[in-house]
Amino acid sequence: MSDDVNNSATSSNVHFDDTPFEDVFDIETELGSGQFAVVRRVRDKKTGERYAAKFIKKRRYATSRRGVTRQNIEREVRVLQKIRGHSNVVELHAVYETASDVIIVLELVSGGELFDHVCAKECLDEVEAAAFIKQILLAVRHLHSLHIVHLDIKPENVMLKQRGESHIKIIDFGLSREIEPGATVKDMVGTPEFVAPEVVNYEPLSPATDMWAVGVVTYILLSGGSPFLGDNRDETFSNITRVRYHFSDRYFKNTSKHAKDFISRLFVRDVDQRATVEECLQHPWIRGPEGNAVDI
Ligand SMILES: COc1cc(-c2ccc3ncc(-c4cccc([C@@H](O)NCCN(C)C)c4)n3n2)ccc1O
Repeated sequence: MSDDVNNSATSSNVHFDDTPFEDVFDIETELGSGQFAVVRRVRDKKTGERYAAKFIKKRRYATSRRGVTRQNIEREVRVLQKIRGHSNVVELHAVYETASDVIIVLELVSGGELFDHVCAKECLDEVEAAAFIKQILLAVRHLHSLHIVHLDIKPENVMLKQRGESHIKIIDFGLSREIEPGATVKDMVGTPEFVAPEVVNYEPLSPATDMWAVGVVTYILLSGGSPFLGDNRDETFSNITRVRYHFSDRYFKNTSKHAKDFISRLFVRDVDQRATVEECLQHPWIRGPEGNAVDI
């Protein structure tokens, strides 16, 4: 294990297991890949337990554009460490490092992406959609209570724990930031059709930035369409900054007033007027017809 691992472990309180990864796990199959990361299913040689291992390619030189910086890797690991213990958030198991990669070992989530579940049905009925959104809100409340903002909430980053079940897990925290109250953080991050006006305008980010994305996910779950998506990135950004969306009769004719009001309370340009996660959890569409309290 290279020396810098020990230094980084002390500098950022990120614990890297010194045992060589290949001594502990067998690599089974690739689950998916992104620009600088590959997710593989792995199996603990001693216990037989299976996990998802995210192999993140380290940036080798400061001037390189390939790989992920140590600062960003350690930020993601710190976030994963802080948010452990919530049933709707993927659980961190361990962290390893090789010469070329940092390997984040996580609980295996095997029910597939919510995105695929929605596509298979084109759109969901309101009861199922509200149940999914409530779980996303419970996960977001957990993050926001720890002053963490996800910044990339979208159906592809929400997975079903098991096939045929409705228990969801938010899995990807690669863009998440720790934002203390009063701190000013500006960054052009996220996926265009899900970002809030403050992201497009390079204005301060906050927990409200996640709430806008929850509104987009809700709109998609209920209609199969994306509220602000344009023919190109500029048109999408223009629709977002002008809060230009509508509930077309084609997709929303049979949608309840509560559901449309829930979405409308999130598509608010002024972050101080946008519904918070607590307000969303208390909204009639989430509490349900009998007014049952949310899961506390
Ligand atoms: C913590 O960061 C991540 C976790 C995971 C993760 C965690 C547990 C887990 N169990 C199964 C899977 C899995 C299964 C199939 C495909 C993928 C992944 O490559 N695509 C997931 C969505 N993508 C847009 C992040 C991941 N995962 N993925 C994926 C990407 C991450 O950036």
